[in-house]
Amino acid sequence: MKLKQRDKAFLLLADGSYYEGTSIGSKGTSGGEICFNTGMTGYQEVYTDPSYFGQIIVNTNTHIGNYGAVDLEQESERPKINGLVVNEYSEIHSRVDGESTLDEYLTKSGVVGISGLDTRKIVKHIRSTGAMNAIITSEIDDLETLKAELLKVPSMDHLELSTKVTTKDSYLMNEGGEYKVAVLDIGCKRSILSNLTDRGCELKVFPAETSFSELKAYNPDGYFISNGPGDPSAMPYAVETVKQIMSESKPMFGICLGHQVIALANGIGTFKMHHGHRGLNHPVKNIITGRSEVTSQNHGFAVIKEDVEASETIELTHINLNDNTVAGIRVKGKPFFSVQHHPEASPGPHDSRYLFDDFIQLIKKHRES
Ligand SMILES: NC(=O)CC[C@H](N)C(=O)O
Repeated sequence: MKLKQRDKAFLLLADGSYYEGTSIGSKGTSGGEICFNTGMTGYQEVYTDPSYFGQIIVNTNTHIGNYGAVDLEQESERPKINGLVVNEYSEIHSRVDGESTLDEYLTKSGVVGISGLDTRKIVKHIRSTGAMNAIITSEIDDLETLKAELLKVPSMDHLELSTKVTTKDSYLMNEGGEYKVAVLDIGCKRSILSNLTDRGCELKVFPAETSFSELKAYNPDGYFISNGPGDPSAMPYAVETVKQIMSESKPMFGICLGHQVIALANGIGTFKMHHGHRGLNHPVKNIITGRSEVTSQNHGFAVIKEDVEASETIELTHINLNDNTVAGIRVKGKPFFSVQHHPEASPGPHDSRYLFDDFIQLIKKHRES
């Protein structure tokens, strides 16, 4: 087998650090916030998770591409990342149902990538310096021109991105299911929806800017506020919708961005983390049950813990055991709860999937009341 001769590519970080490697995926120039994911598996699910929209991903797993690409493993209709940085792109993939190489898949999807970099060094750098923008190019070899391009990349701070990835029109899933759930799609992953349909829910998935009255007109048994990209403080429209949802007492569950929006709707602030949590082995403690869970995470913002502690209406339910950040909350006396981590995982461990069951239980209880 003849291996592909690859062109040069460059990665420039906003603090001036500069790396040379080889081009993978699409040719071109692409910028975004650089962040790293420590998961050993599931690269395709990560690249297609809408929460990563506008970001450049560094995979810490050293071999990427070795099991190819399969359309069924997408978390949305195509990759959402703005760029990819890997240590060693695997030219050969080995898997019975692999449909294409990762390189072909990225090229077809217009994702610009770079391979052959010391990703351990880059990750250590981001960990000490903090989140920042970066740019990858296979076409600009003049540093000054590349720096000028990098300056055009928007900062993730105060950036609203949900409206760029949400569904255009509302749609039904699992019609005739036992429980009706209205999903506010602010960047939803497919596996979250399938965890709900697997538990007997009929879903109506609505665009991010849908008003409460339109959600209510579906007459759901409960509401779900999805994960998604961008800064939660830049989406007052979703915060307003959640406030109105809370005027009813139907169960509501939120994941990640949805959790942050629910917090904001309850007067709790959010902040940009130093470099975020992205991986498949983040330990979380459920402080209600006392049990710990190993979780999948992907977030660069978080809820302010002091605000939760000072709140009269919000109760802390989960904490992150690595850094004590807020991992879950609920509204006292109401069937509203949310988590910062990803119970659907995909990829990742399934320890937290009970949260979907808890949501169904709340729906059942509310129906009986
Ligand atoms: N996975 C998510 O929903 C991410 C939420 C938000 N965009 C963050 O980075 O914190």
